[in-house]
Amino acid sequence: MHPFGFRADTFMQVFQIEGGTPLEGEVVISGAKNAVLPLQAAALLADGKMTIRNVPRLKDVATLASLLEGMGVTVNIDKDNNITTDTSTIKNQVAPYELVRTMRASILVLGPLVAKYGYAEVSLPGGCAIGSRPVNIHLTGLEAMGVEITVDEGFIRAKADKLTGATIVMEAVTVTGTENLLMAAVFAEGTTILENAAREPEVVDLANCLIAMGAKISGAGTNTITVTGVKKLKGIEYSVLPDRIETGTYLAAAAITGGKVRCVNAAPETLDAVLQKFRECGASVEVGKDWVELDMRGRKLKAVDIRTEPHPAFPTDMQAQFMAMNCVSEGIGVVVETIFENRMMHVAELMRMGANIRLEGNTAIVAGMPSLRGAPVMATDLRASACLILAGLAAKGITIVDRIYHTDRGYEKIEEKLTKIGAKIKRS
Ligand SMILES: CC(=O)N[C@H]1[C@@H](OP(=O)(O)OP(=O)(O)OC[C@H]2O[C@@H](n3ccc(=O)[nH]c3=O)[C@H](O)[C@@H]2O)O[C@H](CO)[C@@H](O)[C@@H]1O
Ligand SMILES: C=C(OP(=O)(O)O)C(=O)O
Repeated sequence: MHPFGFRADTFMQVFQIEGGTPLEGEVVISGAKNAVLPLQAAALLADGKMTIRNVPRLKDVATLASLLEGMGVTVNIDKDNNITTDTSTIKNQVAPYELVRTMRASILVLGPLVAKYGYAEVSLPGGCAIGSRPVNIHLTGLEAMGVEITVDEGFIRAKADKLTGATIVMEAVTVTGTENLLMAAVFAEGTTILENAAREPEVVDLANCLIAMGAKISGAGTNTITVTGVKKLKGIEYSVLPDRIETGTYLAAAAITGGKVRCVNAAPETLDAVLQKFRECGASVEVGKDWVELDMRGRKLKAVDIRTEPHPAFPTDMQAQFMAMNCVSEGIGVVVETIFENRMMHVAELMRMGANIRLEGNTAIVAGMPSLRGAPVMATDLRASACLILAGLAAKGITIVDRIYHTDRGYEKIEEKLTKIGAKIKRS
């Protein structure tokens, strides 16, 4: 049985959605997928036990837990969404292909393993549906800290007697690259400066956790992060940042159906660019300390232009959801994807539902229509699946979304949360 109870036949499952109901109510936001995964990897750096709270019940979290267990690490997931990790039982530092290929973020164990144990063997993640996604910046950064890297038979082998602080200018902004190098740098002798660092809230969350474990880090959230090496880190209790992409997706569900949804346990300060776009779409958006509410009742959606960029600009992980909204908006919206070279696979599926989209490379020109029509569609990746669910919620008739194992990677109990706010959605 899967640690979070995912059924073995998940590859066969579909969502059946009957569209047309305005969604209204409250959604409790889970911990962020992209924050919890680096925290699980950071637990490898701790002496003793580490407890992570507010953990989302996601397939990716379970995959990383299995990866750690395969190394001999003791991992306990309790019913209150806490994960406790004990590294004292670790036996090897190997991340095998079978797990890494199902989740690219497995690469996050590379930095911590080589920094703490002097050795790591991690399968090369390879590409995925949204792009080729190389890890060259992770590897050159580690080499700059004195790690010997070889790539052979599909595996990255990393070795180091000790890591040495270095100034590393990352040639592109990379989120997991920044996280990997940050985790390696905590044990590097002297000072490491990470230039052109990613500024995503999940990087800041990781840095805050490492600082609480005893690391010396400044500048997280800016493009220069400075790390002064320490000898050891202690295990602590740490609560995961709320998921900004999950929040944005439920707000999009309110917007696209003409409803009103309040997301609670959220972190609105991580969503500035997204909330600004919702307002540009014509939505009323209100924000509190840990909640955000979007009201679209009696308003008309307006198409918006989107250009994805690293944080604090508009996130690529919300591009597909806004594409769905543009399909049923007034006017024309131009969506430009600049982060991943192949993140437009949902366009063809939206067109099967009657959307009017012209795709030119990584630019989609979307002419809004009064409505979409339900159809069988196939999810190609996590956010494409969210896009198609949103389109189905707004469409006339029935939509069947296939390959929803992508959805389970990143949305905890999505059908329960949507049903609670009035959606007609069933998993079968
Ligand atoms: C688990 C996690 O946090 N995933 C997020 C993370 O992915 P991830 O960290 O994999 O994405 P990156 O920020 O690394 O990728 C950004 C761009 O840099 C390129 N690149 C990256 C590394 C490298 O060594 N060489 C290189 O060329 C990638 O191919 C891509 O074109 O950030 C993405 C961009 O915000 C998000 O969409 C993902 O949800
Ligand atoms: C692309 C994503 O995730 P990952 O990097 O885990 O594939 C995402 O969360 O949209």
